[in-house]
Amino acid sequence: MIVNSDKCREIDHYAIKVLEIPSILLMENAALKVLKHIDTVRFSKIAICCGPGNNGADGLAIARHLVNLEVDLRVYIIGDINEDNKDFMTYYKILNNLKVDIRTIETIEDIENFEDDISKYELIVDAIFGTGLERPVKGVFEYIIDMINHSKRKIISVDVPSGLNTQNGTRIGSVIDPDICVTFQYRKPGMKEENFSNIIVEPISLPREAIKKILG
Ligand SMILES: NC(=O)C1=CN([C@@H]2O[C@H](COP(=O)(O)OP(=O)(O)OC[C@H]3O[C@@H](n4cnc5c(N)ncnc54)[C@H](O)[C@@H]3O)[C@@H](O)[C@H]2O)[C@H](O)CC1
Ligand SMILES: [K+]
Repeated sequence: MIVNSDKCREIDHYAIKVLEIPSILLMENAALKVLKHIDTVRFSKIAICCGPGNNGADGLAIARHLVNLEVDLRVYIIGDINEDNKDFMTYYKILNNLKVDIRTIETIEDIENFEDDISKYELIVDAIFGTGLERPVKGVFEYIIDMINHSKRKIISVDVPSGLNTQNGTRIGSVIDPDICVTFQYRKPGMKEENFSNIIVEPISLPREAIKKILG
């Protein structure tokens, strides 16, 4: 089953607003399903790159779990922190309270050392954009995605390879080229079985009732 961004949003909205499933519960499920595919013995130096939305919040949720393991962890937050995103802010506060190494990247100047810095990590978690991408990435996001792709590090994408347009499956501009992508609940446009063997579909406890209601 392939579900586009609009339908993903409608299913999310129904599950959260009508069935009253807390969004942070889905995020925790999402984080645990990505962690299932991260071997922290093999990869003990991990950099998580988070965007400004819920895909980024999933990245922060993953960080919250990794903090309890023997992992050299750094979190990059790219773009302006949106204080209205309550789930994002919940995780952001927890990670600050746990004194996690968090770097914010807002301007071109901020990325001066990024390429060097990420070369010290073994695994990069791509939590920059998910199904909320609305236009081809530009500016800081474009530079970061290109640097990650050129870093020769192992890359795991959260839900969507950042930059892929999951409304219509187009790949205009820079798109993360991950070793694996753990996508939630269903494949999105641009993730057709035949050309993406590195996509792993993981349920995150979205109720069938919500999926049936929206997809029929
Ligand atoms: N049911 C589920 O599958 C769940 C999915 N979750 C995660 O939520 C994301 C979707 O989150 P959303 O906030 O809608 O958008 P993104 O995080 O993908 O995008 C961030 C934000 O960025 C802005 N934006 C869009 N395009 C651009 C651009 N080209 N340049 C700069 N900024 C851009 C826009 O404002 C977006 O809102 C989904 O992928 C999952 O990872 C939930 O966490 C759990 C349930
Ligand atoms: K992503």
